[in-house]
Amino acid sequence: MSSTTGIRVYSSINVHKSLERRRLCRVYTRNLSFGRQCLEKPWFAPELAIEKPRDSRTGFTCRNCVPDAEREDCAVRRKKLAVFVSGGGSNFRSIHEASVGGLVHGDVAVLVTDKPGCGGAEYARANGIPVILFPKTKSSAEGLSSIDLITTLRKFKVDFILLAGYLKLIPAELVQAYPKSILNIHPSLLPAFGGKGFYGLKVHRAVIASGARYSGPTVHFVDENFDTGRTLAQRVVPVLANDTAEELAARVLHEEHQVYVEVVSALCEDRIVWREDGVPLIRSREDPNVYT
Ligand SMILES: Nc1nc2c(c(=O)[nH]1)N[C@@H](CN(C=O)c1ccc(C(=O)N[C@@H](CCC(=O)O)C(=O)O)cc1)CN2
Ligand SMILES: NCC(=O)N[C@@H]1O[C@H](COP(=O)([O-])[O-])[C@@H](O)[C@H]1O
Repeated sequence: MSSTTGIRVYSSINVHKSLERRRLCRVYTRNLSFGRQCLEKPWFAPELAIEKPRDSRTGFTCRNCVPDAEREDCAVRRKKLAVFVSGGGSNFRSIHEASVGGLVHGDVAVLVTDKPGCGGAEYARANGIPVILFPKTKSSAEGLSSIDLITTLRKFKVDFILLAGYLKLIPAELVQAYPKSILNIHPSLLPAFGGKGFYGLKVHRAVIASGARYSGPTVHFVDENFDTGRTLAQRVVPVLANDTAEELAARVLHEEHQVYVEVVSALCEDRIVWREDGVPLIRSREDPNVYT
């Protein structure tokens, strides 16, 4: 009970079993001083967080598992995001719009770029999102060093880093500072057509030249090398016989906007789980027994 306001708040966490082991954590908050009725807030609580760090049935581990003794009310905390861009920023805009619109349970706390005049940076400024220049370059004294960037991201309490058309290699110290917490979107079906030199239209030209009949975006976790991190999600589009690189790029980009928002939504709702062999999966919001 809160002693300062006289409001009796008790959160009884009742775990209900239903729909084949589906678990909902219901947090009841009763505000007696204003006579309000019980506010029922059905929160999805990562089922693994209630039971134990590892589900014996699936073997999956939820990255955010917290023993229920530490978890006070099962609410999923709203996450803070840092987005890295180098260009137009359409993926960044999609994520920001999804955040403002309620599809993503998180906020873009800061925009990081190596190109301060790019479209993504302009959009951030127009929407009141702080812009940070990284990395420090020979020509500009403004950019941050890796250590200063990590310090700044900690000050913004950033939970996850999202690369969205960022063209510089993320240094190992940043990767290590944010384990299993940095995502990138790449415009091909990795591991094909990825790695150093594969960015922007160069990717789509290589796909067309290869004769591949399908392409599409890959969302993956970031490790120390270009495009070698664990794949989390992909979408497929056809490559047409007379496609130009620009036409294929536009078709892939449309899918990028969808899949990145879906993935970031899952990330912010603690619905990313890791299979025992190290493959990350997304747990369905509708049915916690379904993983993709
Ligand atoms: N540590 C990591 N850093 C980055 C990754 C990653 O997977 N791990 N992904 C890239 C994004 N990307 C592909 O998705 C990518 C971007 C850029 C390049 C590339 O060859 N860049 C050129 C420089 C281009 C420029 O500055 O204009 C290069 O390094 O020579 C490849 C892949 C983001 N960072
Ligand atoms: N290898 C990295 C790479 O090529 N990334 C690609 O850059 C574009 C950025 O567009 P956006 O700035 O409009 O989001 C996107 O197509 C993204 O997949």
